Amino acid sequence: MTAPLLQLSGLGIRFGGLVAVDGVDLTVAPSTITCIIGPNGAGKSTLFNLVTGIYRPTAGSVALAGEDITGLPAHRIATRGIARTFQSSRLFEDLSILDNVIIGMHGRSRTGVLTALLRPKRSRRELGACADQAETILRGISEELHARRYEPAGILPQADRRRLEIARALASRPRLILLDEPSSGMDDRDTAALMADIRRVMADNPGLSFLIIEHDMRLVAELPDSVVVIDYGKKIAEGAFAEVRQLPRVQQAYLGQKAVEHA
Ligand SMILES: Nc1ncnc2c1ncn2[C@@H]1O[C@H](COP(=O)(O)OP(=O)(O)OP(=O)(O)O)[C@@H](O)[C@H]1O
Repeated sequence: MTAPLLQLSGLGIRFGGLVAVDGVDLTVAPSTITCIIGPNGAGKSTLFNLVTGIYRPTAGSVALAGEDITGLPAHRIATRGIARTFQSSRLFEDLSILDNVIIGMHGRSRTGVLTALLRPKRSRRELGACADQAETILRGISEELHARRYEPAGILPQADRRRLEIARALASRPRLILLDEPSSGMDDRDTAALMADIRRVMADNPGLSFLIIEHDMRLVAELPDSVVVIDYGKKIAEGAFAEVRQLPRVQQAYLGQKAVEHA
């Protein structure tokens, strides 16, 4: 049997007295989309921070394609094949759209400052190859973004920023991409386009999987192969959205949130 792409076993972290993520087991197979849902403050972003090495877990383990990556620093986890986007946009606003994608390749590039100084020809060659690959990635995501590749990223509307962030994540040639609320701030049309983008990227990159934190229930109902529900740091349900949403403990978690919002 082949190892799962991502396997979390009893994963947890404690901040002082608060257990933000509490013994989460989760398996992600290759070529799949998993959505993580749950009320505000449930621990979803913290879970991403544990998987990507921003935080060191205080319990449990993270394995990528059968290799233990628990506690590795974020840059090493990124080079092993996990890329992510954040809730708030983290583009380099003044750099061109194309340069923002090229930056996503830095973990793979062998050209450092020393190489650039001592072997300028080699570093120019490598940069040229990076630009070519970045163009291909951009075109794969959106012909329109590709056509505008020399314009600064800062002028892009929200939906294109998200697209560019996914292109930048793809540039590191990941096996798994984590998206943190990719549809936030989008209308129905943009959300539908985002889902189409993700499906196209998966078709173009066999084996690639997505783990997506999402609040937009239209996306959660349509896009993923499976849904994981987190509440108070614990996994409380997992499965197809149509089934998971019927579970009393899931409805209770969301009702609890509504009660807090209306208080
Ligand atoms: N560095 C930290 N130090 C202390 N507490 C933290 C830290 N990071 C997160 N927490 C706490 O952990 C809990 C989970 O937060 P987290 O941001 O992971 O929730 P979330 O499910 O992503 O919420 P949202 O949907 O609002 O983004 C919260 O109570 C939060 O205050």
